[in-house]
Amino acid sequence: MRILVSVNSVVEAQLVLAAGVSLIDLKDTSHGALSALSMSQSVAIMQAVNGYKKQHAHADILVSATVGDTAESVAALLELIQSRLEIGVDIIKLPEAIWDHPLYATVISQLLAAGTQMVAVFCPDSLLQASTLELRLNKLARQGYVGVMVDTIDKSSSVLDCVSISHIQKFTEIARRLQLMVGVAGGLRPAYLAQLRSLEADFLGFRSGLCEKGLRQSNLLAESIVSVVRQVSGNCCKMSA
Ligand SMILES: O=C[C@H](O)COP(=O)(O)O
Repeated sequence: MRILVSVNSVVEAQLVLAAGVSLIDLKDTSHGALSALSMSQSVAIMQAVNGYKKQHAHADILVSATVGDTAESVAALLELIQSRLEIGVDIIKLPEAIWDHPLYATVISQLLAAGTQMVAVFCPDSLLQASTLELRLNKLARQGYVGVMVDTIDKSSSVLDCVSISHIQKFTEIARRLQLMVGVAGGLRPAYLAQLRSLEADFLGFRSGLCEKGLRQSNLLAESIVSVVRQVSGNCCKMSA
């Protein structure tokens, strides 16, 4: 299982790399849930990641990026995605407001057909729609998404406050059956790890739970990151760099 940590600067990227985090998520953590990080910061972080990879030849590091909670237009979305792919980002994470919106269906299909690795992010509420969840996951698998994940939009609560662990379990089970890589995020705390392990997710995503005072706009705490990484062992990811 991988640990994903959302970072917004080179200093944060270096901190999580040193701690052994293998999924670096480029994100503007100052607002929204899946805000896009500026290109200047993204480029600088990619340089830091590439430098780290050169020094650690066997390091299995992947980089994901968010492109916003919504998009202004099809052209704007395409530009946001392509610019990140061009600097070497491995995986693009799309919010439900984008991947489930008919306006973006064609451009997303084209990107998937071209081999772009994309993860569809589900709102916790969508996991409660038992009658449609499997159909939706099926469709995403057929479309060629590399994975799916659940994450909160309202960052004041944890995903575990929004849905029961059995709903998340159902989500991870169906996704795994469909050979989709699956992740869980949203206000996760290190103390939740024991409970989350049973989900057999491919990755667990963290930000606020690893920050000072649990605030995602605050600094990441090195000791919390190291502790989480140490508790999680092995790699089981279907994504490729
Ligand atoms: O993708 C992971 C998220 O950045 C997690 O953020 P959060 O722990 O603040 O909800």
